[in-house]
Amino acid sequence: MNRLGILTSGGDCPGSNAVIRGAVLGGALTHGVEFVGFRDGWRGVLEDDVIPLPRRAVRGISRLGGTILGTSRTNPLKADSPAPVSDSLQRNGVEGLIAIGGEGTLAAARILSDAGINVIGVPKTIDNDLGATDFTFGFDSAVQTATEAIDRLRTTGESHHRCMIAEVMGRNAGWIALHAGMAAGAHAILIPEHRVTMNQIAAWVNSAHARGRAPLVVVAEAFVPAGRDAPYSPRGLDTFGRPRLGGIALLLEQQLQDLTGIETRATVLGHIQRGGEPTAFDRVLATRLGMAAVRAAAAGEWGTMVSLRGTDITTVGLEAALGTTKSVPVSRYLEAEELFG
Ligand SMILES: Nc1ncnc2c1ncn2[C@@H]1O[C@H](COP(=O)(O)OP(=O)(O)O)[C@@H](O)[C@H]1O
Ligand SMILES: O=P(O)(O)OC[C@H]1O[C@](O)(COP(=O)(O)O)[C@@H](O)[C@@H]1O
Ligand SMILES: [Mg+2]
Repeated sequence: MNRLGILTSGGDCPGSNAVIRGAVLGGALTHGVEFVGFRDGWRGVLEDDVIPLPRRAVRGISRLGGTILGTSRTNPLKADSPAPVSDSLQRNGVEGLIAIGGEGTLAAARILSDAGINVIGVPKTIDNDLGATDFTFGFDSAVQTATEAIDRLRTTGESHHRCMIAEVMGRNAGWIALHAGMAAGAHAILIPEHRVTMNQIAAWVNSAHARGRAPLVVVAEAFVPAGRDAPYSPRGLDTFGRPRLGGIALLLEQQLQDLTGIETRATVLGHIQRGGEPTAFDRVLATRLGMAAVRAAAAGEWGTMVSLRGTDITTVGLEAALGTTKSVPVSRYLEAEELFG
């Protein structure tokens, strides 16, 4: 094997560049493999937008946020056939592809793999909602950024004796909310995996307020308050046709203020959580995943995803990665809930 391709797809994620560097250096130093990069995810594959990735192209990139290759939510199977992808790989002399992405990207990778295309997946998402890996890189960075932002909301909230609501990301998963909320000492954490009534949230807020604290509520964008039937999504669809989430905190702001009589302010952190430098933890995890991906390719373990299990990096079948999204277990929520109010 001489030449591999690599791409980043789906929402960008701190640590993606460290994966690219790990793969390119591992390829150059250990496996005698050179890399090309496809720009903007599957779009680059479909449109032959390819750049060479010699060792010097990845110098010093581990600490950089975003992805040097760009990303998109282009569907590689929009022609309902794997042929455009396999033709592109052949034209570009690429013998296998490392696809860095979340459940969407890996679902596409699996279909392509089943069609005989050589693909290895690398799990990527700030949401940490992928099964078959203990953590995804990017999650720790997003939690760190969210925690720093929530700490700031707390000092302004305390100064004004207000209730502050911080909305964090997580497409149908409450991991960022759970971890950032716990790290920041939130008085209530609201996640999509767990139904809570407005009266219960108001009770937590009132209880913190009664102790002289500025109540702090952390809510995941996909949280569904009891009484609603779907996540709040007022902003249309994304490029893959899925509802764009975000803004539930603004609904809660009004409702909580009405219920408690406490002046309330909501902040939607949004893409701030996805930007900026990866934490050291994410750089190490991402570098190891990149090195493991090229090792798996060299061993011909196509159709697999590299994964973190405990402290070890291993490979699992793509189908295992896609079985279920990794939700916050009830026990983790109940553990956090003991400290609410
Ligand atoms: N079920 C699917 N089958 C095939 N391709 C998919 C599927 N879901 C998503 N994709 C493709 O992968 C792209 C990235 O997926 P997305 O879910 O946005 O990000 P991520 O891979 O980070 O979860 C999507 O825009 C789409 O083109
Ligand atoms: O980039 P967009 O379209 O605003 O996407 C927002 C979504 O992407 C995420 O940031 C990351 O999700 P993916 O890793 O699945 O791309 C979600 O938390 C959020 O719901
Ligand atoms: Mg995802």
